[in-house]
Amino acid sequence: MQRVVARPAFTSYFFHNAQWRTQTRFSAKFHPAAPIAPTYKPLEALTAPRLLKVYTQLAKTRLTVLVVLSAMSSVALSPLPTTLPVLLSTAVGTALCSASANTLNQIQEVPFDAQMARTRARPLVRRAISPLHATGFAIATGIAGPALLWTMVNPTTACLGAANIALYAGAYTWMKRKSIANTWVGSVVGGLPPLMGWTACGGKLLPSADNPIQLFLPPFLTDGTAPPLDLSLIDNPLSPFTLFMLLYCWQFPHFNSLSYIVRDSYAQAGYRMLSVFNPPKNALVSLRHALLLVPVLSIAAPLSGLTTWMFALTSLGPNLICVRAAWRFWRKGGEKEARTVFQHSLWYLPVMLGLMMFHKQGMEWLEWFGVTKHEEEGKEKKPAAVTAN
Ligand SMILES: CC(C)=CCC/C(C)=C/CC/C(C)=C/COP(=O)(O)OP(=O)(O)O
Repeated sequence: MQRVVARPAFTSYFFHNAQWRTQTRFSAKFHPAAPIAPTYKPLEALTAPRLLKVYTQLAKTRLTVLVVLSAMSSVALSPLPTTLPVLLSTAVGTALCSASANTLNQIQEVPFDAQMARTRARPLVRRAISPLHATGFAIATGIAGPALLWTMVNPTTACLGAANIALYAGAYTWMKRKSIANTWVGSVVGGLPPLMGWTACGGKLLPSADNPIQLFLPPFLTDGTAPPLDLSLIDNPLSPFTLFMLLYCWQFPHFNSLSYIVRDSYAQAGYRMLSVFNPPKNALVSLRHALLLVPVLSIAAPLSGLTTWMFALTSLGPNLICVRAAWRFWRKGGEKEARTVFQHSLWYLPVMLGLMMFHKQGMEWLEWFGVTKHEEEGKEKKPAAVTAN
C-alpha cells in the first residue's frame, strides 16, 4: 500500500502559528500518554500587552532608538530653525521606517536567526507572531513612516526614509548571505538617518550655486578679511556629509568587533562576514575606519561650521582611545581586544555627539542658560567663512 505523506501547504508558512496550535491539540487528544519534551513550551496567547512587546521586538527597539537619536542629533546640530511638529514628526516617522526595515529583515532571516544564540529568541523564531502578521506590521509601518515624513516634514526626508528601508531590508539583508561587502552597505544604512535629520530642517545635501560649500578656516588661518556670516542662514552641504561620515565610519569598529566575537554563529548560520573569512582583514578594516574618524571630527566638523575649532582638540582624546583599542585588535586579533573595541564603540557616539553639541558653532551655552547676557549686535563675534568653488 502506498503511504501518503502529507506535505504542508505553501500558505501554512504564513499561518504556521494556527497550524501548530491545531497539531498540539490533536496530539494531546489522541496520544494522552505521549511524554512531553521538557523543552516544550505552549504558544503564548497574543494578548494586547504581549502584542505590543512583540512589535517592539520586531522593530528592534534599542537599534531604532539609536537611529532616531542619530537623526535628532542632526536636527540639534543644524543651524536652520525647526518647529516642534516637524521635530516630532521626524522622530516618529524615522522610528516607523526603522521598525518596518527591521521587521522585513527578521521575516527573511528566521532560519538563520534560529541558529544563533544571540537571535534565537526573536519573535518570529519562537513563533510568538506569524510571518503574515509580521508582514502586515512591516507594511503598515513602512507606509505610515514615509507618509508622515512626506506630509509633515518634506518629500526629501520621506524619500530618504523609504530608500533606507529598501537598502536595509532589500540589499543589505540579501547581501549578508552573498558577499562580505554587506558591511559596507550596512554602514550606508546607518549613515542615512543623520541626513534625514538634516533635510528635515530644510537643509540641502548637495552643493549648488545658491548653496555652495563653505569652509570655516581656523582663526589662525583667516586674515580677518572674510565677511562674518549669519550662522542662522548657513546650510553648508559639508555638514550633513560630516555627520554621515561619522555614523558610517563608526559602524566598522562597532560591527567588526561584534562580528568577530560572534563569528562562530555567523559561520554556522551561513552569513558571509569578513570576521569569518578573514579575521586579520576584519580587524584592519575596523582600524582604518577608527583612524578615518580622526580627520572627520577634527577637520571636517569644524571646517564645515558644525562645531568650533575647539572641538578639533576635545574630540582627539576619545578618538585616540578608540584608535588605540582598534590598533590592539589589529595587532593581537584576540577576543579580549575585540570586546574592548566593542565596548568603546558603545560610549563613543553619545560622547562625540554630546561634545559636538557642546562646541556647536554659534551656540553660547552660558547665554542659553541665562548665566551671561547676549552681546550687543555690533560687538558680536561671528566666525568668517570662505566659499569653496
Ligand atoms: C530610517 C531607517 C529605515 C533606518 C534603518 C536603520 C537601520 C535598520 C540600521 C541598521 C544598521 C545595520 C547594518 C544593522 C545590522 O543589522 P543585522 O541584520 O546585521 O543585525 P542582526 O544580526 O542583529 O539581525
